[in-house]
Amino acid sequence: MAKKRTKSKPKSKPTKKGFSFKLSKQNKIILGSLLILLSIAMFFSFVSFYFTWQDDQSLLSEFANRNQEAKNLLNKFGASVGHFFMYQGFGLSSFIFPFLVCITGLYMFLGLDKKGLLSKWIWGIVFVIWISIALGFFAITRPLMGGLIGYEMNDFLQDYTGRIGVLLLLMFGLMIILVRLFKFTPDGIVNYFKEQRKTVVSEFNTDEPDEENGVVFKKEDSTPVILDTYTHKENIPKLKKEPKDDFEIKVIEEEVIEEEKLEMKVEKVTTEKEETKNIADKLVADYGEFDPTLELGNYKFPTLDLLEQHGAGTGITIDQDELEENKNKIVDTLKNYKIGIAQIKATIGPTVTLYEIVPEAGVRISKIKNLEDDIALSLAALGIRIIAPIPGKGTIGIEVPNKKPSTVSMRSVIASKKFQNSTMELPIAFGKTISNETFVVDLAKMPHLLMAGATGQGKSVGLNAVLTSLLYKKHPAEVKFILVDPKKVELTLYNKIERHFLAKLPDSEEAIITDNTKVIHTLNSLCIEMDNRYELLKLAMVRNLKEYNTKFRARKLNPNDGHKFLPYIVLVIDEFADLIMTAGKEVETPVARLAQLARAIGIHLIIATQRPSVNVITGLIKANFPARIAFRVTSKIDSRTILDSQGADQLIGRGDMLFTQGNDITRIQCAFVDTPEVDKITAYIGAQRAYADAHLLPEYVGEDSGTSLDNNISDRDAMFREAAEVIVIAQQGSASLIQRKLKLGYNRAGRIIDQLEAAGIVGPFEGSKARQVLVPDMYALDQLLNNEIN
Ligand SMILES: Nc1ncnc2c1ncn2[C@@H]1O[C@H](COP(=O)(O)OP(=O)(O)OP(=O)(O)O)[C@@H](O)[C@H]1O
Repeated sequence: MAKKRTKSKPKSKPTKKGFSFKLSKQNKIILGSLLILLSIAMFFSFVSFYFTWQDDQSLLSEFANRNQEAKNLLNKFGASVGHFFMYQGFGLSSFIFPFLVCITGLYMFLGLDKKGLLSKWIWGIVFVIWISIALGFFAITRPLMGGLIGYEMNDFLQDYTGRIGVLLLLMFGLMIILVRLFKFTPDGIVNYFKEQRKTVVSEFNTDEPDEENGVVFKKEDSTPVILDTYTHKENIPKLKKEPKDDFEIKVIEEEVIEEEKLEMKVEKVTTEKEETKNIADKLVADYGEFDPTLELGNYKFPTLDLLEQHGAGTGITIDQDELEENKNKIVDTLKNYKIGIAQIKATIGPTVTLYEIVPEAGVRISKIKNLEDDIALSLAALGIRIIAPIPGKGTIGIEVPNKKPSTVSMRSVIASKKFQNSTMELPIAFGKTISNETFVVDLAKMPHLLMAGATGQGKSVGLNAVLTSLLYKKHPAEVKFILVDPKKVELTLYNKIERHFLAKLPDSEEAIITDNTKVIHTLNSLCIEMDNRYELLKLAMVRNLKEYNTKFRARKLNPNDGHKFLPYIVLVIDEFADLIMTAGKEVETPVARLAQLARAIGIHLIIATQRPSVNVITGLIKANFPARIAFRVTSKIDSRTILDSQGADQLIGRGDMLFTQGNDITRIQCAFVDTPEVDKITAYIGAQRAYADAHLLPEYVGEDSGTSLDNNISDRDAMFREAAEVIVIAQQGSASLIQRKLKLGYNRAGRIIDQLEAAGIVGPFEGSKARQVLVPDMYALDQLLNNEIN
């Protein structure tokens, strides 16, 4: 079952898709030890290079020659590394590199927090450069000290600043290092010396402490200081009354002053490391993020060459004369009605050309809009649409169909950068807009889509474009389709990808639904799935499917608590009108419920209909389908029913469509994907390794099926006999036994138990106890069932 599939395999490899910078613990140990050993190799190479470089220099060009042997301890590797770092690089200061590599290795090996590592590298490289320049400066005669870089940098700097300048620059560099790295300040130095002096003084004075008072006296010329901090006379220490000659009590005061100035060393606060990390983090560290695509890890997305060019590879071609002619006709027609044009501009689309006009000042827009039919007449063309004004542009648009429309191939929109680079959850490339831009929208954001159009205007092609877009962008683990096709011929091609991309009811043979009662069951089952998903989201404390799946990927949700990766479910219903006619409310209610609630849990509906009349697209459904597509319809009323505005009646057909997702209406030429192409794509996917079964939806038992004590043999479940045998063999009348043994859903097992009761095989319901089995053995069962038939 699907549940099992998504639950299992935590032990499999870390994520495969994309490169993750998070190394597992084992890999860190391996990489860490490699770096430590590399640092040792570098160290010995460098030491050895210092003594052998002259001998080995001639060998460097003979690295590949196996007969040549270098004197370096690490042979030619050591000679090359040494030459690279010490001779051509930074000279003696290169020794810092093995040190840095070693530290990095240790960090990895011990799994330490990498926070401080970057600053160690930065300071290490600063030191390397500084030392290399300094050695280059002082040891001019020994080039190996500062390396080529030290030498060249010196040379370069001296050309501009002279030797003294370089010396000053070096001192400045040193200063930076002292101040930034060692926190050197003048105060710090003064305090340091004071501290030194204090320790020396106290060491010196400890020889003669005053036994009685514990203070040290010091001979000095200055006036004595009397410290009186005592209020009661009897408490006044003797010391004060009998000062010893001209000794003064100095030390106390001095100590007070010193205490004021004493610098306090603040111990670095070390935050205790958490012993056990969050379990989720640990799981992610060990196994990587959960990858839902792993089960079909080798799945290959369909390739572009499965799609045809449809002669559209050449791009749009339009006759310059046609453009000029149309322009003149528009200008003339408007002139006839005394409308002057200030400016006119043409944008050539695949099927229509948009003429944007800026009327002269003082012309009323409604006047132009009313001339729609007149302009159409003068241009002698169908499908003229006037957009007055074009939203956000301040111009008036007149769309005129091209004499030779060019087909927008699905291939061209799938191959477009916009689609390929899209990061949308469910990207759909519908086609091209009037300005020839690929039009890509996110179905997850729509969140449901209503499609209408008269017969033969491109609805089925539009549905195929939607499905193809998703097949080109999504892995089978990420999205599942439920296809309802009352015409029985439009979507059958998708049968081939049943075990990859389709979802179905547990007891149904065919994944593509052509039968109306099954549609009702499926819709209700989807409602159960929706409720289940909401329950899971509630448990996971997230608001939508995306957050839920992100949390699941990060292994923060335990599969043992029923959590699983939830794929998007796209329900496609072709010929919705037909369904509503035959099933009415039974279909409308679950569809409306899904449309209202399913957006957050990743169930999206695409409904297509020929007849967009109000009894098919009821107010309840319409209100929940903000995204709508209208292909050419036959009347203005139909256009208003779909789009809430006219325009769809003026389209030219063959995939010419209007799309709205709220207020703006965009004219698009739908991408064309032919049946053989869909056939090729589904065959390509279908030939690959698949899941064991289609994605199973929750079981739904219709109210009409299985009355509780119905002993009608013909109405019995197909698994009735198997279930009876299981019960008789086990002599235990429980629904859960049937469920387990026959792998049925709870509802179906319950129904079978009721039928077994009606047939007299099990006793009545006895609360928490299992039902009594009334048939003692298989022989008796056979007899009972045979008698029934006879
Ligand atoms: N985007 C398109 N580009 C070019 N031609 C198209 C396009 N869409 C449809 N056509 C043409 O229109 C014909 C009918 O299209 P389609 O089968 O999609 O219509 P339909 O609306 O589904 O009709 P019905 O409702 O009867 O099934 C296609 O065979 C094709 O020749």
